[in-house]
Amino acid sequence: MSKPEYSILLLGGDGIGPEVTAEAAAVLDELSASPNARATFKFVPRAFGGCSIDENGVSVTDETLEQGKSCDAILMGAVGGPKWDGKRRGFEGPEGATLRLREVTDVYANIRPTEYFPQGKSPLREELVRGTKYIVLRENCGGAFYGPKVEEPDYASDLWSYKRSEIERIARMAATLALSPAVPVKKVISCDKANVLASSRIWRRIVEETITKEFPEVELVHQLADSATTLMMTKPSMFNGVIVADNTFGDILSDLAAVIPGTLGVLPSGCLADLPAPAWTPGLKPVKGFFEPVHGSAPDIAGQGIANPIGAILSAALMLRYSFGLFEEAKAIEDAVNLTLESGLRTKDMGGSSSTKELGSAIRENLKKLL
Ligand SMILES: NC(=O)c1ccc[n+]([C@@H]2O[C@H](COP(=O)([O-])OP(=O)(O)OC[C@H]3O[C@@H](n4cnc5c(N)ncnc54)[C@H](O)[C@@H]3O)[C@@H](O)[C@H]2O)c1
Ligand SMILES: CC(C)[C@H](C(=O)O)[C@@H](O)C(=O)O
Ligand SMILES: [Mg+2]
Repeated sequence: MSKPEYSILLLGGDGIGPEVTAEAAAVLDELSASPNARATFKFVPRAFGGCSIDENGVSVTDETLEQGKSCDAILMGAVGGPKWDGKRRGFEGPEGATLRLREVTDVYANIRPTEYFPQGKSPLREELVRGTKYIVLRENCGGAFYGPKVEEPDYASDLWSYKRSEIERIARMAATLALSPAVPVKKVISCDKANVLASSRIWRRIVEETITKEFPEVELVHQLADSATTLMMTKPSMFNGVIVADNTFGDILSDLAAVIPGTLGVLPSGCLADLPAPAWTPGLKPVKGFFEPVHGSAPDIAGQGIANPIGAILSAALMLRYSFGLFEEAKAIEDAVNLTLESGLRTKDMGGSSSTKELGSAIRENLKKLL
């Protein structure tokens, strides 16, 4: 059987977005060019976010949304920046492009892994953080982000609601990931505010029902989201496994997880529309996924060529693993990143002086040796 050519909607976005996605796309090109390639990748680039407002008058065109639905996967940098702040917000602003594309592709499960590594720059004491490795799984298509909004000069509201089917599917995803080799412990830590919010009480009840009934081998614990933040900093390894949280809490907890490696610049993220693809077999049907680093457009360092490309490159690795079932290739990218860091190269956020391009090119050189 001939190898598949996967089409990737490539959305550089704003600020450092295009700088880091260029490096992630170059890594995928390197894989395509390898004689051992089991798949190749072709890119469909489009303006997205603030740059699309400038170019097209809207943060995402209908045509780009259609491309998002028809392509095999989406690779995005980040959107937004001071140029557009205050002019248009919510679904009309640059960030709205991300929200709308997530919604139309129904990528409900946002997988945001974090781990401690000695070459990082964690502000936490080594003996505290050593061995920490978990995934923050954020519900990505519901809750306060998507509820009806009222926005008036003197009053505003966001409806924060969840229904059974939305909670069941994210609970199944959490348990599935807890059973995967991506985490060291078969444990799900569900974070909510069931002491206060009705939407958290239904969350807790249905997470409990679904996981205990369908995944008895997975340990499930519930943790209030506010105290979870303290514990994530004081006892980080107790979260080894999968933290599952709704859209709002998951957004916040996944940025907090950047403290483990010490910089947002290395954290990848992938949003899936279904349970992960099984290991690659010829003819495998890809799982639709939207891959983007956790970080934003970092206007403070945009255009300087110093952004850390690792979060974007590792997001491409997540794409290979979870959308395409290309486990070995995903691991090769992760190994190439580790080898590069071990050689001492670092961008400024990790205490080094390498440029985005230098780091990206060193990662590709190491990858070539592993393919
Ligand atoms: N996925 C997205 O599109 C996305 C995600 C988050 C924020 N945003 C948007 O990005 C803009 C800026 O948001 P913010 O400042 O709150 O968060 P941010 O993640 O852009 O930046 C926070 C800090 O982390 C640093 N940082 C982030 N990524 C880095 C990288 N790859 N290398 C080195 N340092 C890095 C920045 O320099 C900054 O000091 C806002 O408009 C926000 O809405 C977009
Ligand atoms: C930019 C914004 C829409 C986005 C979110 O809140 O989902 C970002 O913060 C993220 O974490 O991906
Ligand atoms: Mg966020």
